[in-house]
Amino acid sequence: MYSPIFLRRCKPLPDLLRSRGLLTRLMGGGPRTFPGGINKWQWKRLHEKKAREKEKRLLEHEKQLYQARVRTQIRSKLAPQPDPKLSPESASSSTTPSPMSPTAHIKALADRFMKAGAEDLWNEDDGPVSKAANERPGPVNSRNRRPGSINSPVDLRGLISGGSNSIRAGENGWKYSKGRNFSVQAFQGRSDSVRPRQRKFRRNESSSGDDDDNEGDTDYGFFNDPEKSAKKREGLKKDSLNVRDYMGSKSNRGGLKYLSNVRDNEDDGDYGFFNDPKKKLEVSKDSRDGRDHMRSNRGFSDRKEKRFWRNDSDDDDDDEEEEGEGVSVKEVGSRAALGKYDVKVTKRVPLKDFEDGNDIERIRLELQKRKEELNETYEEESVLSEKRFDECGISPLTVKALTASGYVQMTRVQEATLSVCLEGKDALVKAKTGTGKSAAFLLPAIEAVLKAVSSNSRHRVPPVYVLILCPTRELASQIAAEANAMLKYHDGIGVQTLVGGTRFKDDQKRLESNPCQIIVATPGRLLDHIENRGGLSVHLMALKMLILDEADHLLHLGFRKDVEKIIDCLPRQRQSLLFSATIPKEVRRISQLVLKKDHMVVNTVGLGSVETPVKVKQSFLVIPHESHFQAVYHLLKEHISKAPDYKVIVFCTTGMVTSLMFLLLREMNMSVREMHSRKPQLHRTRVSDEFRESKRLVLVTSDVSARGMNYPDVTLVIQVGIPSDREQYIHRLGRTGREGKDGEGILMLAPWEEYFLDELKDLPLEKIPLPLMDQETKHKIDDSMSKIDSSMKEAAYHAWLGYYNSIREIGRDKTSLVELAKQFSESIGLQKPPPLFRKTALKMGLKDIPGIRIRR
Ligand SMILES: Nc1ncnc2c1ncn2[C@@H]1O[C@H](COP(=O)(O)OP(=O)(O)OP(=O)(O)O)[C@@H](O)[C@H]1O
Repeated sequence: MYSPIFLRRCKPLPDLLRSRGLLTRLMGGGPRTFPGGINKWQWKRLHEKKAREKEKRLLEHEKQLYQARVRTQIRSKLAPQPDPKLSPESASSSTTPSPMSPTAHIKALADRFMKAGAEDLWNEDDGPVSKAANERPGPVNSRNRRPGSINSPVDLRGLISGGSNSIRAGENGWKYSKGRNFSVQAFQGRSDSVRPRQRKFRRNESSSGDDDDNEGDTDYGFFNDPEKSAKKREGLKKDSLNVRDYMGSKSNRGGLKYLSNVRDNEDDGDYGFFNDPKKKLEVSKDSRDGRDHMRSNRGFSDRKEKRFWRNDSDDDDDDEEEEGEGVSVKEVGSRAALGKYDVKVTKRVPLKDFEDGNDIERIRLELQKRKEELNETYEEESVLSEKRFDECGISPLTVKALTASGYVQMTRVQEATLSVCLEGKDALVKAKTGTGKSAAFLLPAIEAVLKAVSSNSRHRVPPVYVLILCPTRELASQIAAEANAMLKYHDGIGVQTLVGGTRFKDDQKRLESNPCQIIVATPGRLLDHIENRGGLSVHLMALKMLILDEADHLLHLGFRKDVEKIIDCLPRQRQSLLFSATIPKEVRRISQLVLKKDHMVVNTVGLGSVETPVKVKQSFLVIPHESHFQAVYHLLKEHISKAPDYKVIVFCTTGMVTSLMFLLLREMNMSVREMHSRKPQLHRTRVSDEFRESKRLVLVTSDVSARGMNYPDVTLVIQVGIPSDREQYIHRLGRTGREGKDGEGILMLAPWEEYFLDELKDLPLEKIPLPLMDQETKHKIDDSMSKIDSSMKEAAYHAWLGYYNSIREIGRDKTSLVELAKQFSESIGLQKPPPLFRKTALKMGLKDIPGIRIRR
């Protein structure tokens, strides 16, 4: 072991140790390589790839089952009606429920997708619906449930009635909510509550190591392998027991209440729902409208009959049927069997009517309809909870500071996360934009520091206890400012930011002269400090808590490598918290590398609720590129005339296009500021502060302002051109309608960009008609554009081309993209598209594309 004195004297030692893999071990980490010499991230990706392949296989299998079902339906239509003169025995078989009608089938699928926790089954973010088309059709069934659905056997509709119990209160848009509609789910690894016979599978399962967790999301290969199948079913059951229902009921009011006894749930089997007499009532009601296949066990009491219907049974299946109470849903799933309708003599009917994709469309519509029904319930969704900060066991000095800042009541996300975080659990938290996530992670962070400080442990260097990572410099400053406000009455606890755009040496001086316990940093600069002998690694050795704000962004492409490296240098014995308003599935998977296995998932975006603030009016406008500048001007003028205290953000695709838009609007005498990554940090900070404080101002910006920035009372957000993805659209839009207030968002697309609307089809966007733009304004715009320096326009052209060329989903071949870029260049007044450097053209894959000019 290395003595602390030795470590202090030897400054570059951490790098030396790290290079030999010793630092990680000193900090509690294990080996950093995996079989084959790959690192853990590569290892993880390898397994992700395997899981994807498995998923593909399963989908294929499900497709086959679906087709089998369709054939069954066709045969059932063609089958002869039961003869009343038949013997009683044969007559009884005629009471066996008939196979589902296509409509019932669609309803069943929609039901399945609307189950709590089933968002993983068919998330709109997860890609084209054709995937969902391959879902194994049929009712909910412990066998055909995909793992994503396992977490919530709870019937959503039953829960909502309690969850919508909200009342209006307070000013400026905040409302109190009595009901809760957020969910807290635990990922607790193995449950002890399995029966001995089932344990044999569990042992196998655990032997496969870490990757099992991942399989929970993606391994659907169990249809092919009986043993795996049994294992998987067991896993499903186990996981379903871990759900902690946190949806609002009257008994939940005034405090968090989990269904803490997991075994209680177990008694219900996978479907606690069926044991509730009220729900049983619903069962019979539903069965009248054709959904009996989901909920009724009518016709399945006879063992013989079961066998008759099943074609894929095995012994284990029988065991599970006996375990279940009330309904046996499994047999229903086996209706893919042909049963008595398997009369091969019957002429087959063409399948095209069933397979032309109409079914998918109908499923989508049904799903949409139900979501809308749910949204109506959530309409009165509130941001504030009833709980006050002084009731939640945090330091009185923090409460005092919060009160001084005007925070008395907690927001729902704060209420939902605080107890989880104070318990020391890792958590993945999703809550809508502007709902107070920053305070939700800062409060436990401060508590962690207070606890660590009071533990009196001696450190040879001032320790950093909390590290907060976020994607932009302005956001880091904003979080640090909020933390400082909360620490107002805590003497001796400091916060520092480490962000790019400042001198590295200055950072070091600050760290030395003002030791701090909390660091808020952007990944690049933090990594510089860790890698460039900044000595920060040693300070981080005592780290207690890691927080990733905008976690999905930080774990996505641009940042991921840096974040991985940073995490590798942190002690493993820490609490990790991930926060964002959007958590796509792939991020959820990768998040498991940061989070412990038994982490909690807190989601305050009500199930079935839209991911955007309900009070923000969203619309889109389709207009050719050449009119975009004029249309923006027009929309701004119109908005200003309606909202005298306007505060507008205009998002552009890139920094240079932002600059161009800014210059143009300035030429048109608008009160406007610009903000993007090409501006010096001093300018960015000044503009950010100014915009935060002001009214009657337009901020033209790139995505540097898209996430986390809290500019109060923004009245309108305009997005010009497609955002990089759906998540970015949500975050940009989220700059308005914060804290439950009203807001408005307009997305402006060129006709060929309309495809992007598909990504947003579950959001309430309305099309607005083309504005009536007069010739006089057009001349003014052209005139102003002609005054802008052509070097700026050339840079904007290059940036435009680079941006759209980088979006893979764009579905355009390079030649037509270059043609569109040409149109853009004309719209900004360039005679011809400016040339590209050969190297750039090569890098962009555009070198030999017609229309691309290469610089000599
Ligand atoms: N308990 C509270 N009471 C009153 N105001 C609050 C409370 N919590 C947060 N706020 C205010 O709500 C606003 C939004 O908070 P915050 O910036 O943390 O939202 P967010 O959820 O992190 O948004 P984003 O997803 O955009 O990052 C801020 O102005 C903050 O001061």
